[in-house]
Amino acid sequence: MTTTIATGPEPTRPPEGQPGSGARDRHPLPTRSIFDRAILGRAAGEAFAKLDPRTLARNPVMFVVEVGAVLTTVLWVRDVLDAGSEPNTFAGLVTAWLWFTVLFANFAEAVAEGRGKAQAATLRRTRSETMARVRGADGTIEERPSTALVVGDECVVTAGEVIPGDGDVVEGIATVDESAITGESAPVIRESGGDRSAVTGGTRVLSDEIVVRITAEPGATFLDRMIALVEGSARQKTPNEIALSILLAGLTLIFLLAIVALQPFAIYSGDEQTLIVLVALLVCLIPTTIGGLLSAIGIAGMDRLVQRNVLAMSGRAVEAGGDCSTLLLDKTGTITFGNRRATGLHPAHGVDPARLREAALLSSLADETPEGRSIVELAGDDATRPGTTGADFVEFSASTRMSGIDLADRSIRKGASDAVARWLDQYEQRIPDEVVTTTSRISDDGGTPLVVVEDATVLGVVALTDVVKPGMRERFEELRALGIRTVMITGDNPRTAKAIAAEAGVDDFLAEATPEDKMALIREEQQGGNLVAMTGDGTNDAPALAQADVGVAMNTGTQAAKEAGNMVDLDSDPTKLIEIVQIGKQLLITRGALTTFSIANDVAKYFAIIPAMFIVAYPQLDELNVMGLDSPESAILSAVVFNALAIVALIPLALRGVHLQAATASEVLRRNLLIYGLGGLVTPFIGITLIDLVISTLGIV
Ligand SMILES: Nc1ncnc2c1ncn2[C@@H]1O[C@H](COP(=O)(O)OP(=O)(O)OP(=O)(O)O)[C@@H](O)[C@H]1O
Ligand SMILES: [K+]
Ligand SMILES: [Mg+2]
Repeated sequence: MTTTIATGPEPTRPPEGQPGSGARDRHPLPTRSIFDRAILGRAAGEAFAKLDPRTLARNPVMFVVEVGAVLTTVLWVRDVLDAGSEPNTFAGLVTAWLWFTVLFANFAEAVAEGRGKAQAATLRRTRSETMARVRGADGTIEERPSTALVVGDECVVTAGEVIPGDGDVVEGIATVDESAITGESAPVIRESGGDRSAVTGGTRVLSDEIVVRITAEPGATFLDRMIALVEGSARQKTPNEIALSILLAGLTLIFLLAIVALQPFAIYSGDEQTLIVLVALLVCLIPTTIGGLLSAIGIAGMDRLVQRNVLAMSGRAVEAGGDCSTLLLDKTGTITFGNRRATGLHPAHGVDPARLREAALLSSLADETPEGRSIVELAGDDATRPGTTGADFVEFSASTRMSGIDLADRSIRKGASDAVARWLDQYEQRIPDEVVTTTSRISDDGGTPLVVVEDATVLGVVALTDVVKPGMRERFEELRALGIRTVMITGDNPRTAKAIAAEAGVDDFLAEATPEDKMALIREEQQGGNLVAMTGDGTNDAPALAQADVGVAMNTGTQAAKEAGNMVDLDSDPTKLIEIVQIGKQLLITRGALTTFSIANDVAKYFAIIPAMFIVAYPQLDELNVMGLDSPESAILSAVVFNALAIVALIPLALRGVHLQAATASEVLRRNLLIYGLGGLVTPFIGITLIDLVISTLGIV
């Protein structure tokens, strides 16, 4: 029988990491509709600024349209200045609509960027300069502006003060108000030693005092990165986007050559075409719809993630999110709150409870992990604190899974059962069965047992408890419905892992995993052709977060984890992957749908315009003039107008994304080909006929 000789305080639950829906209501940044009036107004101005050919050259399709517009403008102006000829309305209108085409595309991009730019402005105001109190090697304090801090500086921050820069807490524990970054107003606990040591510059210490070792140069802090990110200045094209851009540029080149080759043929048939008509024809045939909306689609996807409090450092990761099939999650601090605390001491048979208490205390005196400190709190009684002069402390590491102390006459260790069993091997001893029963009982309740051993003698068990974040089960079910398998990976023992896995409702778990095991598991999944997502918070998760296709670090985690991943979830909600997957899928499908539509559209326009152009030379072509367009000029003008309006009409779809239904990839593909392919073929016929009707009725050209 084992008896519990002490019960520690109930684990206090830090307020961070509440999963679920709250994200949108407590966003740090003023959220507005993507089609907010102010944003639209500013975007209209920016559409003109974006006409700068140096910016536009990055988009080959739109660049060609701009060059065409410049050309027709020159021709038209020359015509107007030439007193001898009539002002050419047709040329003027075509020219105007070519400019509109470019402006509409620029406008779409500017609207997509709008919300982020507004939010970046808000964040900039948060980034205030503070005075930092830097502690020297001799303990003296020197005041220095936060902008003059260097990596490695140790700053003392007391209640009420703003943390001067990003860093890790190296001493102390404090509550911190991180609402400037996360929008969550309840304070969070930050402490040295564990996976909750990272602090962000610009947040405020509410209680106590901590020493922060600076890890980021001023100008390269989390807040700076966040600003660059929401503003889109750090945005790079993803491999998919680059591939699509190359395809679009190729199509543009092919049509350019086709149009150039058309003229000799036209001259031969006695129907030489004007340069204006050739430019108009070219613009109608090249994929202007997707060319104009492509970057807006990507920017809007990133923006949708920001609205859900996820900062994606790479667009590639956002796309991978749409295709990932496995999610690996760390246990402590990710699925659970991560403040594992000692709640009980269970002496082994025949061991004096006071002896276990002393050993537990001794082995934790220099253990700076939250677990270690909670043991000191539980077992500590200053009156009985034994002397430790000349002792060697053994720090906890994720690979040894043990910590302890080497005294002159004896060595004490505490750690995971399997680690302690290995320790006992050197004495050819085993953990007694009744102690194994105790550890099993603790584990089966989801607690973490630490076995305490003095040389060859097992003294008993320390029980650590942690709390599973609420709402996990339902959210993991949603992930399952999306076809994503969830696997919990933990350094903890299999029994604890099993209990927590069952409570949280994950599909599978891997226990006693070292950081290398976590990474190896990801590699293995990736070799099977799967895209893998990983969520974690600890420094020991960093290699795995870096290896994963989508690495989501909890904002509560360490700097190392946040730097290794390619996304940070400000809400520290491990199930946020649901939103990440949906937004990724939506991005991929939206881009596919609009590409299909755009190309189908161009094919249809080809049939609309070519007959109209050559009707004079070949009257029999009139039979091909299925739309019965009024005149060659009105046909061509109508096509140009339709081409420009198609971009405007599709801006809402590009920015909001297509409606997402739970469906298999092939169903989605089939539906897209049907709606956007057929739609793309049919709408030009209807649209151009209607515009032609208006133009001819009004007698414009
Ligand atoms: N301070 C400590 N001293 C001794 N042993 C510890 C200490 N903290 C944890 N352990 C043991 O080491 C194991 C691994 O802990 P660690 O925090 O590295 O797990 P992990 O790999 O991050 O997994 P997870 O966070 O999912 O639980 C724990 O399950 C526990 O048995
Ligand atoms: K086009
Ligand atoms: Mg961990």
